[in-house]
Amino acid sequence: MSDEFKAGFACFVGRPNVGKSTLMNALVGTKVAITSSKPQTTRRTIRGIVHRPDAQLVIVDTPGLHRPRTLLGERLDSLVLSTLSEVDVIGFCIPADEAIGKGDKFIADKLAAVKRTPVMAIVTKCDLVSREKLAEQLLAVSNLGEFAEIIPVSAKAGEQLDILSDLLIKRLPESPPLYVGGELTDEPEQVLVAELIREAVLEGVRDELPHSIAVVVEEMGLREGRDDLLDIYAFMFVERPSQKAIVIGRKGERLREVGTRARHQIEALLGTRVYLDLRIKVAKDWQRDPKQLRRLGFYD
Ligand SMILES: Nc1nc2c(ncn2[C@@H]2O[C@H](COP(=O)(O)OP(=O)(O)OP(=O)(O)O)[C@@H](O)[C@H]2O)c(=O)[nH]1
Repeated sequence: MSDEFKAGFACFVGRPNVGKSTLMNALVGTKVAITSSKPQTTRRTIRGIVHRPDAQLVIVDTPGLHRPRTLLGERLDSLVLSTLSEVDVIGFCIPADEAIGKGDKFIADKLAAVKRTPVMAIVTKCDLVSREKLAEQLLAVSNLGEFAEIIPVSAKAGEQLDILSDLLIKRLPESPPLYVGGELTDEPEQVLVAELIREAVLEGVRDELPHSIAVVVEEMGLREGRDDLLDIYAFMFVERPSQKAIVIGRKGERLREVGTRARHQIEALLGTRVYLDLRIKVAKDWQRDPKQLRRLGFYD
């Protein structure tokens, strides 16, 4: 190993839906964080790792930083802020196709308070705008705060991703690799599986449901006597019986579809056949109840 090997942590922040998860997936090259067209689907700090001959970049994905409204919201924000002070570089994601608004300013203010960590502004979704619009957005971003770099990228079109990796890696300290064995993520498989199930649920439901759904994998293991079939027992939590009805659908149709979609995703991730037992439970107002939050994995 040469002396100059670099390794460290980067973290992407930004309003919900600005493309953080998609960008991380594109950099890592494998689907490790879930993405969805609905805001606020990422609740955990999932790490993806970019392995290069000269460096190892560990990317911490965060929930969209936003003004807290519920207890869950507050906890998400404290998670984000504690993450920020522990990383080597922060990527502040701002979409190219939306005017800079209050939400971005709110985050820029928070970032200005994180003194020690360099902040790079990443203008995402460049494929959606013309060159002129992009130039205007870059200028607007430069007026938003003091940034170590401002870089436009498109995760979808694969534009400027290598340059972004280079710039992020430049900010990492010299260090031996932090993860060995070539794994792309250090999230336990059960958490990834639960996230894939939640993604499948979110595909078909109304806009107000995302915040009300949590998924927990209770048990996961190879079926006895088989090395090609994985049994997964999972619970999906909703807040109210009416939401349960929406998720189940007419004659259970939606739930069946969700199960099939999730199963395919899990099979693709783990490379094995999967039997998925997915049940729904109503956990009344779990977002506002500290005990329930802890049970679902959201700690203080
Ligand atoms: N055209 C285009 N769309 C993109 C690009 N990156 C992300 N998107 C879309 O933007 C939406 C949001 O992307 P996500 O990656 O889930 O956003 P996020 O910031 O992680 O969202 P939260 O998890 O809610 O914080 C999805 O519909 C993506 O397909 C891009 O480079 N180009």
